[in-house]
Amino acid sequence: MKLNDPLLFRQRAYVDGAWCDADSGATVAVLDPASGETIATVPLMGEAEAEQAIEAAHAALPAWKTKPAKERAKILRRWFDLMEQHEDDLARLMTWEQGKPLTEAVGEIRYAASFIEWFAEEAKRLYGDVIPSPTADKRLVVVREPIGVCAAITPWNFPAAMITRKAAPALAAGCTIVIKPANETPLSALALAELAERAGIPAGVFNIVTGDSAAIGRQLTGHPLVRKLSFTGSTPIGRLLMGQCASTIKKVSLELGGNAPFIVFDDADVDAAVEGALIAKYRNAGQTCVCVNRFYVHDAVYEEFASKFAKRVAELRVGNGFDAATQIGPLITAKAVGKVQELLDDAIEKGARVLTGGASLSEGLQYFAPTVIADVGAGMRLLDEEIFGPVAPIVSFSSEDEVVRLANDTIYGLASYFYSRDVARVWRVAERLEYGMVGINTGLISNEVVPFGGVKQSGLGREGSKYGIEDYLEMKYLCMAV
Ligand SMILES: NC(=O)c1ccc[n+]([C@@H]2O[C@H](COP(=O)([O-])OP(=O)(O)OC[C@H]3O[C@@H](n4cnc5c(N)ncnc54)[C@H](O)[C@@H]3O)[C@@H](O)[C@H]2O)c1
Ligand SMILES: O=C[C@H](O)CS(=O)(=O)O
Repeated sequence: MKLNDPLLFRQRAYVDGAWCDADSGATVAVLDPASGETIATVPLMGEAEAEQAIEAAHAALPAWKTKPAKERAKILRRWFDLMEQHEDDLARLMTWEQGKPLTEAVGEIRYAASFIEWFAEEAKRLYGDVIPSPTADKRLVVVREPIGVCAAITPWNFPAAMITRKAAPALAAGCTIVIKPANETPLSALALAELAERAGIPAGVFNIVTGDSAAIGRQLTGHPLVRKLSFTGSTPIGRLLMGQCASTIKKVSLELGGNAPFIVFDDADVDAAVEGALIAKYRNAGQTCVCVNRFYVHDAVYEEFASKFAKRVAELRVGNGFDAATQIGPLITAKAVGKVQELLDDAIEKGARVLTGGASLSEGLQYFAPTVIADVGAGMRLLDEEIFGPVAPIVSFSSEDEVVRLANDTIYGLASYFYSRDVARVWRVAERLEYGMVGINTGLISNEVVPFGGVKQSGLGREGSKYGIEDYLEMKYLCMAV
C-alpha cells in the first residue's frame, strides 16, 4: 500500500508509548476483504500483555488526570489536526482492511476526527455544583472527576470512529484507556496511535492491544484497576462482557446491535423516501448498526416505492473500494456473506419475491449484489435478525397502529426512520417508536453533536454530544463544616 507517510502503517501493538509484539511472538493476519489476501500481521496478544497495558494506563493516570483541562484540550486538538492532515493515508488504510469505498472511508475519518474536536472543547466545561446548604454550619460542593482507567472493545465496521467516539471523551475527562480493536481492522487503530503519540499524548494514556479477543477481554472486564468498559459490537458479545464486568462492578457503556425499521406512510414524499432509503440501507454495504433492517411501506404507495427503490438499487455499482466508481464494497468476511445469503434464502423459501439482486456476485470473493425483496412477512428470520448486509426486505402495512406495533416488535431499539408529511402524525409516531434515535424524513442521522445510542437490547448509555462524556466522569460531593 503506497502511503504519503509510511509510518502510519503499523504492524505492532502500542503499549505504554512503545510499539511491541506479543510475548510469544505470535501474530494474526489482516486480510483485504476485496481479495482475501493477507495485507499485514499484528501481534496475537493475550491476558499477560493486556495486564501490562492496564498497569501502564494506571501508572499514567495521575499525571494525565491532574493536567489542566485546557492542556489536555490542546493535545487533543493537535490529534484532530493530525488526523485532518493525514486524512488520505488514514482513509486508504481503512479501505484496504475494511473494504468500504474510499469516499466512505474519507467520510469516516472526518467523522472520527470530529469526536476528538468536539471533546477537546468539552474538556474545558466539566463544571460541578455549589449547593445551598440546609444548615448554616455546612458548605456543600460537587466536583466532577475522571473515573480512571478505561477499557474499550470496538468493531470492524467503523475502525476509526468507534475508537475516537470512546477515546476522545475518555482522554478529555482525564482518563487513560486500553483499546482492543477488531482483529479484522487493527491498522486504523494503530495509525491513530501513531498520530496520538505525535500529538503529545503521553505514554500509557492511549494503548492499543491486538489479538486473542476473549483472553484480552477477560483482563479488560475482570481487572480491578479498570473502572469502566465501553463496548461497541453485537448484542450477544455485549451481554457476555457486561456479565464479565459484574465481579468488579465496572461502569459499562454498550453500543450494540440494531433492527432498524424504515416506515413509508401513504402521505410521504415517495421520491424523497427512496433517496433516504438508499443511504439508510446501503451505507458501508449495509454493515452499520443503524442500517435499515426492515422496510414497512403503506399499501397505497407500496408498488410505487418498491419499483422506484428497486430501480435505484439495481444501478448501485459494486466493486473494489479503491475504484472511484464503487458505491458498494465487499462484505468483511466470507462468513458474513454466508450469513446474508442464509437469511435471504430463508425469506425466499417462505415466499419473499426478489425485485433486484439476490445473491453473492462472484465465487470466492466477498461481493454481494444489492438486493430488494418484496412480499416479506412474519416468520422470515431477517425481520428478527440483524442482516448486516445489502439486502432490503419490504413489508406492507395498512394502518399507523399496525406499523408502530410491527416496528416495535423486536428486542432492539437503536435507530428507526419514517417518512410522513403529516405533522401530527410525525409527533405521534416519533413518540410511540421505542428507539434511541428516530430519523424523520431523512436516512442519515449520525454526527458528533447528538447522543448516539439505543434502548432495550441495543445498549446502555450515549456516545457523542454533551452527554457522551458523562460516562467517563464520577461525581464527588464535598461537605465542609464552617
Ligand atoms: N451500536 C453501535 O454503535 C454499533 C456500532 C458498530 C457495530 N455495532 C454492532 O457490532 C456488530 C458488528 O460488529 P462485530 O462483528 O465486530 O461485532 P462483535 O460483537 O463480533 O465484535 C466486536 C468486538 O468484540 C470483540 N470480541 C468478540 N468476542 C469477544 C469476547 N469473547 N471477549 C472480548 N471481546 C470479544 C471482537 O474482537 C471485536 O473487537 C453488529 O451487531 C453491529 O450492529 C454496533
Ligand atoms: O455502525 C456503527 C456506527 O455507529 C454507524 S454511524 O456511522 O455512527 O451511523
